[in-house]
Amino acid sequence: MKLARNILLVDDEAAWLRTLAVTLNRLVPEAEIDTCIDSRQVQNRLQVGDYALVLVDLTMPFHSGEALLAMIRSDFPNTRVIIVTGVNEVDTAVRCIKNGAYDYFIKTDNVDNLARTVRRALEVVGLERNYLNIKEKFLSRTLDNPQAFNNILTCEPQLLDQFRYLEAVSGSAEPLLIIGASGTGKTEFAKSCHALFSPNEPFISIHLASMSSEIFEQKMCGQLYHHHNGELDAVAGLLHQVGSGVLYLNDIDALPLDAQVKLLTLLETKQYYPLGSDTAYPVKCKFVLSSQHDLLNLHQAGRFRSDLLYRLRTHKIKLPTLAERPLDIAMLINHFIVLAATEMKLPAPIQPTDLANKLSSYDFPGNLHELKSMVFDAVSRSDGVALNTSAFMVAINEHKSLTAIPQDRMIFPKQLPTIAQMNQALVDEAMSRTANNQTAAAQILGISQSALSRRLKGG
Ligand SMILES: Nc1ncnc2c1ncn2[C@@H]1O[C@H](COP(=O)(O)OP(=O)(O)OP(=O)(O)O)[C@@H](O)[C@H]1O
Repeated sequence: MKLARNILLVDDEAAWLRTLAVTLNRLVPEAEIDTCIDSRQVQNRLQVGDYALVLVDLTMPFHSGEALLAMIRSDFPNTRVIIVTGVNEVDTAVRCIKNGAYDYFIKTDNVDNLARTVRRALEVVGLERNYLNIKEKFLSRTLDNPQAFNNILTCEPQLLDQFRYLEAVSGSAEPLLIIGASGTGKTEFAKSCHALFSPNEPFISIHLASMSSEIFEQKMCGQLYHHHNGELDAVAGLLHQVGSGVLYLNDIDALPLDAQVKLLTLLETKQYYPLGSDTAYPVKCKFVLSSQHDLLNLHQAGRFRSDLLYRLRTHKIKLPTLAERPLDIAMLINHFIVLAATEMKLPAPIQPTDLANKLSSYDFPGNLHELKSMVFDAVSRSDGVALNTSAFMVAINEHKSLTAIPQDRMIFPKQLPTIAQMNQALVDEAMSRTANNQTAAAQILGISQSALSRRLKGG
């Protein structure tokens, strides 16, 4: 389900209806606005158009706004109503609120207030609809669009659950946050989200690491250049290019704080102004964001804004490392063998049966990037029959020697002991190892027996 956007304006005064439509088009450009001048047609219009919001005048011939409110609340419970009223009808408007209207608006009020209320109402309807949709989809165990996950091979139950979750939330207008170390498949999940959300619209990916706030704004919103001769040049931003597609923002954790404010504003207002222009354009795309780190930790370290953090927590997928999905290793090796052999135009070598098992203790710091390049390297070195495993063995052995704790290295507790405590512990250990033989213990400790004896007496 996409953004809740459709609004029906109902009023018997044609001039007012036109003004209101123009004003809302300008202030809430993401909305799609229709008008209805005859209160008798409202029910039919609601049956054929999926309206999220209806703005009704209170006093009209045939059906009053109050009567329409009652009809809409009972027949179209997922549609919200805002009452539009004259100053002398405020009492009735308040009664309408008690009867389920979302809000009321006095015709002489500031239109900015109306725009804010309309946008909030659209958001509420969108969230309600998404919630119902997500609940329904997540509770069914099957996938509606398994082909959207064709590029993600897995038999790990935790990832299969993430497929169902992604399918359930992919239609939501809220951003999707994907957290995982490098090479855990974040980009593949973002592409699957695109395949589910808007396969015929663009997918655009951009890296945000260390991008200044100015560059971020320019890249996202584009820029209008005013020349001295009055001519204009426009450079389209990503929000324009992506349209209703998916904009994948990589490494949101590395976006500087001042650029984070700009992103938050885009997510909240759902509109943007190209640099050098004062015309607002609607943000229609779905945002998918990736982070290699937990954003709460970054926030605690003062590197991530709390308001953006809360905004991004609505839909979140956390991807496991490759070491946490041992069931997939053999299948992924075969998959990458086929990819490598096709790319290098070589016969596909066969994976040795014990390879995946040997790799199960390796922790793949580079995750799938690493496994993929190992397999590509191995295929290029293979004889066309069996996969050359030397690259894997080198990695496993290097890893062992890096992670092995040298035999003679001391390991200290987190809180270091004092010198006195260390001395005491050494003496106790030497006495224990020598069954309280002071001569032998002194020898181990490299001190004289009398010095040891003094220490034992606490001297
Ligand atoms: N489950 C999977 N099945 C098959 N190939 C996969 C799978 N997951 C990822 N890959 C492949 O592994 C490589 C790394 O995946 P991807 O680029 O999605 O990781 P990432 O988390 O986005 O990495 P980075 O943080 O570096 O951007 C890609 O070549 C991708 O096609």
